[in-house]
Amino acid sequence: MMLNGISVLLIDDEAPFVRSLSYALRQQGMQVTGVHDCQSALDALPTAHPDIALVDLRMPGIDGMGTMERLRAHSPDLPMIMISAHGDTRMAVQAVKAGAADYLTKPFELDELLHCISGTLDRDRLHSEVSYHRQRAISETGLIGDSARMGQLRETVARVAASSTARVLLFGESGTGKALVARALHTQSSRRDQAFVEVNCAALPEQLIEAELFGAERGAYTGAHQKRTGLVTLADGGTLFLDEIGELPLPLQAKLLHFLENGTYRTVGGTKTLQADVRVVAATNRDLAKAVSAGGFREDLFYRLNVIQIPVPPLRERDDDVILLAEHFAAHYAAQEGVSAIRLPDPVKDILRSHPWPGNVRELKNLIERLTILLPGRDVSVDDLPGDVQDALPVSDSPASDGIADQLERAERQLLLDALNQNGGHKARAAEHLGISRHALKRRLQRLGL
Ligand SMILES: Nc1ncnc2c1ncn2[C@@H]1O[C@H](COP(=O)(O)OP(=O)(O)OP(=O)(O)O)[C@@H](O)[C@H]1O
Repeated sequence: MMLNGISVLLIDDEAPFVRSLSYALRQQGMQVTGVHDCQSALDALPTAHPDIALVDLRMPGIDGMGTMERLRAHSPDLPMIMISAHGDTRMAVQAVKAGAADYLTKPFELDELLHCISGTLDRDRLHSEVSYHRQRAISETGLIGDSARMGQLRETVARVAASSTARVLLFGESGTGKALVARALHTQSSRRDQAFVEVNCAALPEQLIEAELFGAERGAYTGAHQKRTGLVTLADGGTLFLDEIGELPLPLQAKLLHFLENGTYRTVGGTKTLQADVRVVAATNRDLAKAVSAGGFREDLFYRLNVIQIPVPPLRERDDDVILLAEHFAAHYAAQEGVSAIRLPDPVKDILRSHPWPGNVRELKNLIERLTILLPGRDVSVDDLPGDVQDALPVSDSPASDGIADQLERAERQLLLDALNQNGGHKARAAEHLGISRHALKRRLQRLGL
């Protein structure tokens, strides 16, 4: 397990310990947020996006156990390692029983800690997909756009949100904003004060998705080291958003249907029948009716989910929203990176308007993020855009056909930009992805003037 780039939240009331351990972990390429009490840890969650928390057991005020409980309420999937002092082993064992992934006793060697972190994250790797999706749901709200199509969408959302029980099926291409619409349906409904829980049905294998949705008893399957609370339970009173519902394996479709019909379910390995009141909003980028005729999706479930259909239009059908969104993202990423916003001169705007955006808003958002990192505060030129976006240039404006060297350079530029894009602008990860050293990546970026 690579620890490079992992985000660690370290909570310990002893400032020198936090300082020295933060330093040591940063040396290993990790991002560390060090805080001294429970409240600061909770405050740090939305910005630090930790992959793991290291929690000191003995702290004045809210102690390690209390801190773990509160962190769990905010980030149910955040794995935690408890740090205990010599003599506190019993308490540490209690903490593990209460859900901590592991514990270490002070003083410990750095290697021991690294081993412990990588073991925990390895076990948690599959679940992290889900926590990523949850995080995304928390950090993003608000639908931008004033095209006619967006106006209609907003009106529909307002009307449908008024009924807090009717099931909704959102359909539209990938990246069009279905998750945002689902969230808007929740925040505009009477369920707004309860949880909005998002699960990507394509992210996990069948057995884990059942445990993720309905919960699992300790030891119910290999790797179930602790009792898992299901997302359905967490969403009780609120909204459960099932993204990519078309990917839900057939046996689970039957279990979901049972839940939709009766409002009851069982945990994996459990015997009790449990109840939850949730509004289900599902989304798909596949033609579900076709999947039904092909036998990949249950017809009865399709009708149960499909009470109200809301189409989410592709970006290319939203007039000038593309410019509005580009400028919004430019301001957003400039603020996030602490740099000046990129500027989009008219020829670039023309291209943005004519590109068909197969990846929709997500593609545009990633492009603007990447440009902000590469060209902070600068005018973007047509050449800075990836090849497929440049291809949207009206034919009469296209430059004379390139020689092989230019074409190779373009291909290289595209590869580098794609790798950076897929790795959130993180150079070390992009280099690893490309199979070259960080130094080689830097040299290439410089040579291409990126
Ligand atoms: N109208 C919008 N205003 C602002 N941001 C938007 C808008 N639409 C989409 N986004 C952003 O674009 C990204 C993709 O949107 P989202 O995840 O909701 O798409 P999706 O349709 O659910 O995609 P998928 O089908 O791949 O899950 C998100 O970061 C989202 O915040």
